[in-house]
Amino acid sequence: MNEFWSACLNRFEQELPAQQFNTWIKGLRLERDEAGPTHFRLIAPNRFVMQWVRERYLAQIEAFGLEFFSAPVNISLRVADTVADIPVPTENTESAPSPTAPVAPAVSARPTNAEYEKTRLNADFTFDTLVTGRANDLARAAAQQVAMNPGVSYNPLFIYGGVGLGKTHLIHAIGNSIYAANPTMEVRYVHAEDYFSDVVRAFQQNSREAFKRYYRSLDLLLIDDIQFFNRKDRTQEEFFYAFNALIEAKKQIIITCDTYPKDVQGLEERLVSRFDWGLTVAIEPPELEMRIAILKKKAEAEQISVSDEVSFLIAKNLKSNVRELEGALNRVVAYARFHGRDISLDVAKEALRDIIGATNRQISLELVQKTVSDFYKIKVADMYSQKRTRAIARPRQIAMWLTRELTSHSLPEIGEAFGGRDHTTVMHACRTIIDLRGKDTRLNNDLHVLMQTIKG
Ligand SMILES: Nc1ncnc2c1ncn2[C@@H]1O[C@H](COP(=O)(O)OP(=O)(O)OP(=O)(O)O)[C@@H](O)[C@H]1O
Repeated sequence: MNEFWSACLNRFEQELPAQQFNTWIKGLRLERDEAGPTHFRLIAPNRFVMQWVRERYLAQIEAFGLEFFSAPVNISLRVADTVADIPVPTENTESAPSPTAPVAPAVSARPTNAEYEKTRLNADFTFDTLVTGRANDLARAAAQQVAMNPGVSYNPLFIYGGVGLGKTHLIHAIGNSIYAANPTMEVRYVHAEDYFSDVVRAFQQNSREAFKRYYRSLDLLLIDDIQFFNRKDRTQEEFFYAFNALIEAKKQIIITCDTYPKDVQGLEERLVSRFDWGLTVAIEPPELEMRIAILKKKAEAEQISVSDEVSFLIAKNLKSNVRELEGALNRVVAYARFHGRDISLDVAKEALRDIIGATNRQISLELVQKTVSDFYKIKVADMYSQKRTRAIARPRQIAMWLTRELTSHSLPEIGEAFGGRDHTTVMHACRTIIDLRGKDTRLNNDLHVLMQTIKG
C-alpha cells in the first residue's frame, strides 16, 4: 500500500502544478480498509478537500490503482477525525515533529507578560474562539497544520478574504498556538502599516541594520493586510529581503490580504510570485448557519442570553462581514440595557431599524441584475432572456445567487424576475455558484467585487 501511495504521489507531483499538488494531494493519507486487499480509505484534512478530491482526482487514483495492482481498487474517502489526524507533508520530514502532537515546548516556562507583549499577539483570537464552517474550513485546516509544523508544511501561508471575515483572528490563532507550544520562539505579529512605519523610522533614524537584523531574527512572522504595501516601494524591497532570509532559514511566514496575491494592487511581481511558494487559502463570507453560530459563540463568551429568533434576525440581515455582525449584536445588547428591556425580537428590530431598513430599501432585484449585466458587459435583457450560452447563463446564475444573498426575495420570486424560471432553476444556480466559488478564484473575486458594488 505504501509503495502504491508514494508512486501515486510522485505521479501527481509530476503532472500537477505545484500549487494544486500542495493544496489537494500532499495532505492526503491512504489507509488500509479491512474490507479487502485492494480496499483503501483516503483521509482528507477536511470536507472541502475531500469533496474536491472526490470530484477531481479519485477516478485517476483508482485508475492508477488498477494499473499498479492489476486489480480494481476500491477507495472510500473520509475526513480526518481530528486535527491531529491531518498528515504532515513529506517535505523535510527529518526535521518535522510528529504530526500527532504539537511542537514540544523547548522550555516548560511560560513566557512573562512582557515577553508575550513583544509578540503583539491578541490572546482572545484563538482556534477555540474561531467558529468553523464551509467559509473558512480550508483556511482553518491549513492554519492548524502550519501551527503544528511551523516552517515545515506551507511557507508562506497566504490567507485572503474580504473585510472583517476573520483573517486577523486566524493569523493570531496560529501565532498563539505556536507561541504556547514554543515559548522561546521569536514570534511577531505586525500589521502591514506598522511594518511600513518601522521601515520609515529605520530610514529616518539611520537604524536600517538593526531593523533588518530584528526581522531576520524572527522564527515566526505574521504580517496582516499586506495590501497596504500598495506602491510603497522601499517597504516592499525591505520585506522582499526579510522574506527571502526567513524562508531560506525555514522560518514560518504567514500573510493576510484582502485579495488573491495576483490581484493585489501595486505590488512588485517578484513579491507576488513568492507568495505562491507555499499555500494560498481563501476565507469566504460565512453562510447563514455559520453566522448564527458566530453570534451564539460571542453571546456565550459575554454571558448574554440571546434567543434563536434574535440571532436569526441579526444573521439574516448582516451577511458579508463578521465584524459588522458582532457590532449588530453589541448594538442590540446595548439598546436593551439602555431601555431596561430584555433582548427580545422587538427590541432587536428596533435597535437595528436602520440596518434592516437599509438592506431592504437599497438592494433591489433590478439593481443586482443591472450591476451584474454591466460587470459582464451583457444586456440587462439577457437576465430574463431564454439564451443559454455560457457568456450569458453564468452571469445570470451569479445574479440569481446575489439576489438570494442580498435581498429577501423568495426563490419563486427570483425565478419569476429572471424570465419566469422555475424556483428549482434558481436553487440550481445558487448551488452552482457556491460550488464554483470554492474552485474558481477569478469567479470568487468577481463575486467579492460585485457584492461590494451592489452594497455601495
Ligand atoms: N469564524 C469566526 N468565528 C468567530 N469570530 C470571528 C470569525 N470570523 C471573524 N470573527 C470575528 O470578527 C471580527 C473581525 O475579524 P477580523 O478582524 O479577524 O477580520 P479581518 O478579515 O482581519 O478584517 P480586515 O479585513 O478588516 O483586516 C473579529 O472580532 C473576529 O474575532
